[in-house]
Amino acid sequence: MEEIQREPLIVFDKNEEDEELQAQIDIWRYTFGFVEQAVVKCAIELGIAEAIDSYGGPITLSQLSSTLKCDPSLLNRIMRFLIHRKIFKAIPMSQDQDSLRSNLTSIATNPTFVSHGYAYAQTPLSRHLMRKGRQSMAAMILFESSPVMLAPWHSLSAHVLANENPSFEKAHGEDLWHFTAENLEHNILLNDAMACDANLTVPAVVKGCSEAFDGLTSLVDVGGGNGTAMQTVVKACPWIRGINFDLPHVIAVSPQCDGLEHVAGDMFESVPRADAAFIMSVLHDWADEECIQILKKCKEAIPKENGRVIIVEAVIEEGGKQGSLKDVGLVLDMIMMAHTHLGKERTLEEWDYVIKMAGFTTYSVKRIPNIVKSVIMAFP
Ligand SMILES: C[S@@+](CC[C@H](N)C(=O)[O-])C[C@H]1O[C@@H](n2cnc3c(N)ncnc32)[C@H](O)[C@@H]1O
Ligand SMILES: COc1ccc(-c2cc(=O)c3c(O)c(O)c(O)cc3o2)cc1
Repeated sequence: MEEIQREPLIVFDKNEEDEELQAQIDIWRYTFGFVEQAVVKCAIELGIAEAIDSYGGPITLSQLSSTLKCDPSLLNRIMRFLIHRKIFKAIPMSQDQDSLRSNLTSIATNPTFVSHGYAYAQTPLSRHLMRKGRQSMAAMILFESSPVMLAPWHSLSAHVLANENPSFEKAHGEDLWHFTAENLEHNILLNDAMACDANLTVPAVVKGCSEAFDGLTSLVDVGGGNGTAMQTVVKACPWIRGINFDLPHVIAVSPQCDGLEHVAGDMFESVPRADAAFIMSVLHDWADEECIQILKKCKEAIPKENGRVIIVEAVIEEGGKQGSLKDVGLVLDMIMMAHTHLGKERTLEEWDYVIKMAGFTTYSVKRIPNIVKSVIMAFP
């Protein structure tokens, strides 16, 4: 009888066996990673967090589905997933509440409506999904999960292979900034997204590096977006006159704010003069050459004596301790690869290069607790 050729069994030792089992679990994250962002986007679009917040306490499936005017059985599965991911929580209902519900649900007859014995409630994490409020990350999530911003990811390998057309241009025919200038809806989506990060980052910077703002009577935010960052600064430091400087299409949709002047222009041409320049999440969008150009324009805008450029960006620590903030920094670096032309998150050595090439004599670096960005102060 012909002997059956069997695949040689892969024989692991105990540690390798444990690693292999973990790998078989971990690979799911990379197979279906997009699902959690899509379901969270759905929760934001449905307004689940707002509905629970407005209800004022734990809300049952039938109450939530009628508030949202959506299918209770599908909503039940969405909430089951989000509760499992600890984005919302399930609160056991008291017996009398539960018996009342089981009477109600017996009318519905559908087994899906059988009383679950619990109601849904917010968590600190779900509050970040609400569209309003300083904690909101909703606009950033809707921006990053938008078809416009997802498309470039599909040509990332081609970009890496050829290092030619960056992914965003390959997907949309022009760079992010020109595309945004011609698409009002996307322009507002981008500015609102960046305001989420500014609301998270700037209060921490003002608190964690207050010396950066000492002695200033005026401060220009270069590439300041819709002015959210400068609004926070001038409210925290009322002695400072804030100038929010960005491209014309961005300034056109920027709200007025006391103590803040909006100025439209091109940072590669000139930057409005002020005692100091503030530049957050801009330099990482650009290659070294453009970075140096921008920093030189910032340097021209500030006094030689006591002037400073306050750079707020991630400083990538290669090696060192792993941590969630390092993960965010590396994720941002991938975002720069997909969304910009040669933009990147920089290590301290890479920051040293661009700052010195721009002609600054000295600089300081200060990590800010609990946020991914550091404050680099460059002195002419
Ligand atoms: C990633 S956003 C950062 C916005 C803001 N600094 C923040 O942290 O929320 C980059 C900003 O740079 C602006 N920008 C791009 N090119 C510019 C230019 N040539 N002159 C002025 N601003 C520019 C964009 O319009 C956008 O607002
Ligand atoms: C929750 O913590 C964070 C969320 C978002 C970001 C963030 C910072 C950026 O500077 C940034 C950016 O410049 C960009 O072009 C983008 O598409 C996303 C983005 O996200 C940081 C921390």
